[in-house]
This record gives sequence, structure tokens and C-alpha cells, in this order.
Amino acid sequence: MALATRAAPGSVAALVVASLGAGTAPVAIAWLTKLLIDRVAARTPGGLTPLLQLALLLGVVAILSAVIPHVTTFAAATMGRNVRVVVRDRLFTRVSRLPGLVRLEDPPFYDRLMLALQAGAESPGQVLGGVLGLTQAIITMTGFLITLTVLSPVMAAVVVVAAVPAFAAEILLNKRRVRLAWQLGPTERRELFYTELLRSLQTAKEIRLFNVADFLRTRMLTDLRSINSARQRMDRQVLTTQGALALLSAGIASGGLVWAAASALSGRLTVGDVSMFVAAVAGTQSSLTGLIRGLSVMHQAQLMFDHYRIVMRTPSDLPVSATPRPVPELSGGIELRGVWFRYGDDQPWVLRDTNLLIRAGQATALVGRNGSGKSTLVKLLCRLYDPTRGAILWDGVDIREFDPAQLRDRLSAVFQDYTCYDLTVAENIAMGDISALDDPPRLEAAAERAGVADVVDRLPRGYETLLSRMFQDVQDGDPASGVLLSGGQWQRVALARALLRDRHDLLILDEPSSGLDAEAEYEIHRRLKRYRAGRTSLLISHRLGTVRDAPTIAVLDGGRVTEQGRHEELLDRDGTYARLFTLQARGYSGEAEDEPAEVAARTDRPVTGSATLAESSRSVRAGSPPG
Ligand SMILES: Nc1ncnc2c1ncn2[C@@H]1O[C@H](COP(=O)(O)OP(=O)(O)OP(=O)(O)O)[C@@H](O)[C@H]1O
Repeated sequence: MALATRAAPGSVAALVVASLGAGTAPVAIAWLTKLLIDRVAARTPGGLTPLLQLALLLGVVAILSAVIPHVTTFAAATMGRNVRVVVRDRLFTRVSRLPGLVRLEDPPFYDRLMLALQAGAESPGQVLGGVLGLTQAIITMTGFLITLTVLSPVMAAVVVVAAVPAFAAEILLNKRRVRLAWQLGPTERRELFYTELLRSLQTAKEIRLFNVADFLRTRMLTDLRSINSARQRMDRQVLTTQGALALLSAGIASGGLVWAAASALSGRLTVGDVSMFVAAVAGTQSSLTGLIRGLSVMHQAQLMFDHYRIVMRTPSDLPVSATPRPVPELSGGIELRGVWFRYGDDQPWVLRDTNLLIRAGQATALVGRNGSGKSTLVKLLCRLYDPTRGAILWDGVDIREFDPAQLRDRLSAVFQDYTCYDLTVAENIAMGDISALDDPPRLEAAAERAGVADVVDRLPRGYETLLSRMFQDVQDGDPASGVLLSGGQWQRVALARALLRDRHDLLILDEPSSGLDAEAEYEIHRRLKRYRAGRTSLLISHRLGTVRDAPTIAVLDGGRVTEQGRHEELLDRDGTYARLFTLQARGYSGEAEDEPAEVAARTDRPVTGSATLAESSRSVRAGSPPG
């Protein structure tokens, strides 16, 4: 109620006035009709004037009661729109203030958020509508019940008692409706997922090539049918319950009509009384139904509104200090000390006692096999999760003592799964620091650093070119205005976004060149090397040739840093790094990779495939770099 009143005070006032009017009108009409009929039937003297006055009054009330529903619809729609804006604002403010990713990865939270969006927008209107409907029904019902009691106290009692089962049935049905909405959450989520797959441009290639549209459509329809049949069962329950209740009401009304007609014949009631009685029974029953429906809608809305309330009260997914320490400029380094991490209590450990020092002013490289935990470590550095055990220290201070937003102000990153926004080039780059949106020279400098400036210059509208075909009509209706970039070009736009943040203390580059051609990759790393000189950076790459110049290369294996040192030192250690580097170098030099020694011996060729790793790595070190 408070939410609705705050969002649209004028509409709420209009609704209140309209429901008071709508509540009084039926009783007024019934009384005016009775008076008119009695006057006509009794041929009361006094001429036409009193009759005309009654008829005029009846007409005014009838016009008002005809206009009121339209006013109500208009005011309710206005209020609904305003409430939706307020609810979206509040919900997404709350969700974006959750500092970590834990909640968003939690399926029940996601379901609740979807229900909260729906309930938050609809429930305030429903509760208000329910309260006003209730007020209206109470006014009408009181008027008619008094009238009915005067005419037949027994009939009044029967009508009221008959409403009790209707009331109980509605409460039960509401609980079932809300339970059903919650139970259907996972199936609806899956159905939405299949729908999105079938709808999305990004998935269209694979779906067509592998011819899996039928498979996905069948799954989508299976889920949709199961949702429909659950809803159908619910609707059937509603139909039978309400059908039985309608029969009961009709029986009472018919019995009452027979009694009233008999009473009129015997002279106990006037003709006007019979008309009044019929209106009173119908009015009492419909206002009782309105009352029950109003209560039922409010009850259901209030149960659904709990989802909104729970999301709004969701505690932070990471502990945030009430008095956070200011984040100092990095001078020593960032240390991962005995860090253990897993994504959930029932998940395997991803990092196990990881120790790593990222020295300030230096480049650190992180390499390792797929799934060794490199991107996870990046997410911990950005404090999107907290270590399960151990700590990450920023110049010796645990990063949990900082405000996450302030910490992130000091970081910049290109994630492996960077985002391609359907926005203009300028907006895509400015996402790295939105204050640069009106500062073209800064955007251009970032694009230059990321090696994408030439590409942008060739676009039809330069930095104002929309990188999407989705919204081209929104820009100016010109079909040539939307442009699609290649994967490597997008990657450079994402890099420009990260490099826009000039004042960062740590630059994280997670596979920044995986999609680039050899020439572009060489060029980017040449630029990055220049840019990173004297800055603190963490570079993750599977192409080991791009990290070999880093003063520290750390190897992550099985969740632990197993090797650390310069390129030459690691080759001499003859461990995982040397093996990975050698394998890659062989791929580039075209040497046999895994031919067994006997096979090589039989072909009288040198045994390159089974040469010791130390030998291979030494030969590689002397030869050309991979990558
Ligand atoms: N959000 C998540 N929830 C649960 N498990 C996850 C999540 N993200 C990653 N993992 C798991 O954590 C492990 C490490 O993943 P991570 O992405 O950190 O590896 P990586 O070293 O970056 O791999 P790659 O070289 O393939 O990019 C994997 O086993 C992965 O399944």
C-alpha cells in the first residue's frame, strides 16, 4: 500500500474516490428504483415533478456508476506503470549492490528474483485494488444487508452464512496458487532457457549446423506442457469449487424470489419491496463475492509479495566491513596466502593452499592447464568471491577489510568471457569508466592502446557506430548503421575497455589475445608490454610465448602454484611449464608430438617425440619462440 501510494499518489486518490462511489451507487439505485415503482404503483398524488426528480436522480447515479469503472481502470493502469518503475529500480538497486556472484549463481534466488519482479510490480496494485474492492463491497453489502434484514431477517442470515464456505475455499485456492508458482520455478527457468536457445542469434549457427532445433523444441514443449498441465489442474480445481459455490448462490436467490413473490401476493410486501428484495439479494451476494475475491486477491498478492520482500532483504553475499579501510595505492604487492577455494560446500576444491605474490610495478604471468583455477583466482582478486580459507593481502591488508567497490576502482580487467554490449563503440569502451563517455580523446587513446583504433576509424560512424544489428532501427532507422564485429575485433574492444582505466593499480588480462590472428597478437603484446612497463599486471595466457618475458611466471596445477620463476628458470626446472612450453613449441616447429620411441626408431628418424623434456626444452630455448 505504501509502495503504491508513494509511486502514484494521484491515481491512488482517484481510486479511493471511485470505489467509495462504486460502493454506494448500487444501494442508491435500488432505493431510488423502489421509491419510483411504489410511487407509480400507488398512484401517489403530486403530479409528474416528484417522479421526474426521482428519475433524474436515478439517471445521474446510473451515469456515475457507468463512468466509475473506466476511471478505475485508467487510474489502476497509471498506478501499475508507476509501481513497476519503482519496483524495478528498487530490486535492481538491491541486486546490483550484492557485491559477489554467489546469489546470482543460486537457482532458488534466481527464481525468487523472477517472482519478485512479477509480484513487486503487480502485488501493490492488487493489494490496493483488494482493499478498495473490500471497502466498496462492505459499503454495498451493509446497505443491502440492512435492507434485506428489514424485509426478511432469515434471508439475510442465509445469504451471509452461505458466504463462509466461499471464503474458506478462496483461502485454500490461494495457498495452492502461490505454492504452484514456486514449484513451477525450475521448469519455467528451463523452458525459458530452451526458448532463448531457439531465439538467439548467437546459438543459431550451431543449432542449424548440428540440426538440433527439433531436439531443443521438443524439450521446450515438454516443459511447457508440464507447466500447462499443472496450471490446468489448478484451474480445474478453481472451476469446480467456484461452480459449486455459484450453484449455492443461485439456489438461495431463487428460493428468496419465490418467498418475495408469495409475500407480495399475500399483501405483506409492495411491488417496490419485491424489486428492492431482488436487488438486495443479488447485491448482497455479489458484494459478498466481491469481498471474498478482494480478500483472496490481497491474500495471494501478499503471499507473492513475500518474494519481493525476501529479495529486498537478502543479506550481502560477502561480508562487508561496516567501517571499511580506505584502499591505499599499491606499493608492495598483492599476496595470496594459503588460499583455499571451492564454489560451494558440495563442490570440489578449485584452489588448495595457493600462495602467490603479485609484485607491485611488475608483470606476473599465470599459466596452467584448463580447469586449473586461473579464472577463479582472478575472480577472487576482484573479490567476486571470498577465499573459503586463507587470505588475499593488499600491501599486507586483507582485502575483506576494504569496501569491494573501492577495491574494484583500483583494478581493471579483461575477463576471458568478456561482454559484447549491443551499444555503440564509444559506449562499449566507456563501460570501463563511464565518466569517459563524453571524453572522446580518452576513448580514442584506449582504442589506440588496444590496437582497435584503425578498425573503428573504418566504421561508418566511427565511435558512434552501433555494434549490433538488434537495435539499428532504434538509432535512426538506417539499416547500414548497425555493424557486427569479428571475434578478434570484439576482443580488442574489450581490451580497450580495460585499458581505459588509467589509474588502476592492478591490470588483469585473462587470455586477452586468444581470438587474435598471429600478426594482431604480436602487435597487441608489443603494445601491452610497453603499456604494462612499470605497472602491476597479471597476465593469463595459454600461448606461452606471450608470457615468457614476464619477470615472474607462476604455474597453477591442481589448484596450487607448483612452479614460479622466470622463463629460463622454469625451463631448467623441467616441470609442467617446461612440458607445456615444449609441446607448444613442437606444434609450431612441426616436430613429431607423441610418436613412441620404437616407431621413430623403426623409421630411422631422430627420436624427437621421446627426447627428454629437458633436452627438448633446451633446444626450444635456443630456437624460435612459440606463439
Ligand atoms: N561458477 C562456478 N561454479 C562452480 N564451479 C565452477 C565455476 N566456475 C568454474 N568452476 C570450476 O572451477 C574449476 C576451475 O575453473 P577456472 O575457470 O578457474 O579454470 P581455468 O584455469 O581458468 O580454465 P581455462 O584455462 O579453461 O580457462 C573448473 O573445474 C570449473 O568447473
